[in-house]
Amino acid sequence: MEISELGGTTACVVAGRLAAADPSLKILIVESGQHSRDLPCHVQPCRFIGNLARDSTTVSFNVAKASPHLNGRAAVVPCGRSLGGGSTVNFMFYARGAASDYDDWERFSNKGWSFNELLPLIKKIETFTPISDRPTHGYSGPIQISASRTDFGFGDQFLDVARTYDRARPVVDDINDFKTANAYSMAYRYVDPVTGKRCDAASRYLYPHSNNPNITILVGKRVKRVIIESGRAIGVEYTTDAISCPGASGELVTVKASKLVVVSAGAFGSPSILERSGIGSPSVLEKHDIRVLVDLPGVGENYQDHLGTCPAFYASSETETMDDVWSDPKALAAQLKEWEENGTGKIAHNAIEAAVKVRLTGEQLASHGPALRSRWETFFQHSPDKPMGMIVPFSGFPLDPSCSGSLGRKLICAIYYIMYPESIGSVHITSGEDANLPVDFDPDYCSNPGDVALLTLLYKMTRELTRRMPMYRGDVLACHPNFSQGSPAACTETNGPVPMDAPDIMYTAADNEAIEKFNRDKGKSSLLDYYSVFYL
Ligand SMILES: Cc1cc2nc3c(=O)[nH]c(=O)nc-3n(C[C@H](O)[C@H](O)[C@H](O)COP(=O)(O)OP(=O)(O)OC[C@H]3O[C@@H](n4cnc5c(N)ncnc54)[C@H](O)[C@@H]3O)c2cc1C
Repeated sequence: MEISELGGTTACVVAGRLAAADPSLKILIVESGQHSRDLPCHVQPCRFIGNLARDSTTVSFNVAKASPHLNGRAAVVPCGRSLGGGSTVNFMFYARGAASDYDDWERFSNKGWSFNELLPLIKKIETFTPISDRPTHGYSGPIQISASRTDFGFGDQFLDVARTYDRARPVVDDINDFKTANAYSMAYRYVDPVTGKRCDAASRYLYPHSNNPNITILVGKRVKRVIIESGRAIGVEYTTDAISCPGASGELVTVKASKLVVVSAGAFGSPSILERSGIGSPSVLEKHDIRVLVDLPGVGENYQDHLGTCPAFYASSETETMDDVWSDPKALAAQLKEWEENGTGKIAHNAIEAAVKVRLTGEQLASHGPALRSRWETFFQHSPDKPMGMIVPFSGFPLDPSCSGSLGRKLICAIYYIMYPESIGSVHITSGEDANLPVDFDPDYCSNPGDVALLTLLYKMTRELTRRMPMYRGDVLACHPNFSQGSPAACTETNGPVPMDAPDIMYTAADNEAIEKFNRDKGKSSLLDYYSVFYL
């Protein structure tokens, strides 16, 4: 082989582009999951949630250390495990970074990684169909970005509330132009507008080259380490993946690469492979009897994630939601013909129709404590393109579809999350030999008071927005903080929304504590905590 790589989102882009540039290059892809091509669980957008079911083998569930900051709970963080990685299982919500994120990379010694230098490459990835002629979007790339074609009126209701209720933030047509950080918009997604299929990196970059005899794809194989000789990566050692190939022999195989080894195994895989290869902090490597080839203490450090939570709400009985296709195989089957023939219907939908990027107002900052203000002053104030949080409403309650059935009610929900957490964790190996062992993972979620205060504020904002939507019929008690009965914040069921000009809920100190507890108890529950029954 000339080039050997792993098979996630980024790796498929790199491999596909290399193969297109020079079809004579011999490229080997080594992926721990299985093929994703044409499988309903990957190509049918509505099934994104099924990949997170308890017995799923298309994701890896990374279980963290139990943490006092999460009231003794161990967070579980999924990541993709199939050819195409996260792009084959994610929620397909089109979300781009801020221009200053890339400039930050360059500031930290990564020459050539500034926003202006990367923009042409970012544009090259996409065909952005919702709006034409925008300077920061691409219009001829392999990944199709589309607006929702199955309009439940859900996004419109959310945006109507925003226009009337939230005077601090405008409704715009695009919050993904790299500079808008405090505005509402319709949501766009990684779904082909014609076929209604997920646009993932494997189907758009790699599978089109699958008749190229120079590309070899190994699935169900887990890379143990990169082989380094005289300071040069010359190949990899791999074994079988214990989850996607249960019972396989597990023998170790070596493959050599004459030109290049690309390690692109995601937030959990890449640091683990580097450490097993002798690249990392001596204190970690020595613990596992690995000879230090490169002393690089940052490997596996600085783990950051969008910590968030998802309260649920009752919706009026006539509301169209995704819960039926998520929980009832007959409802799903009834939608199949429309999706196959027209690429439309609930199967083509990811339940997300609108979103808001949030930077706090002066009043919000003042009312939520010094830790949040200090984070603002040191991090956000001078980067106006960085949102502090995001609220993404879902037409349905994906975390527990069985819940809607058992309650006999229509549900909606909204995920709110922190965009740049100050709580920063780590991922390290637990063995130098066994590549299938779980990682030593501490996300450090909620260790920082500023993050906790921001989550509290996002909860309140989410609730104010949702309870003004015409379809709102109350709060699902089990999926909200446990406010005391007499509190004005107590969760209720209602016959309709509150008036648009209703005063905001006043939260007492005890209510704020309940919200904090809710976020620590439920934050990044990684859905596993919720699952009971699941069909998809
Ligand atoms: C459930 C979920 C929902 C998400 N929703 C969204 C969303 O709506 N919008 C959005 O923009 N982003 C979303 N994301 C995030 C996004 O999908 C990821 O950031 C992105 O896919 C990461 O790409 P990557 O190339 O870094 O890694 P990955 O795509 O994770 O690729 C890593 C690959 O390496 C493989 N691998 C790891 N270790 C080894 C090993 N030792 N040997 C062989 N193979 C190995 C894995 O199996 C995987 O296929 C979501 C992610 C998840 C998990």
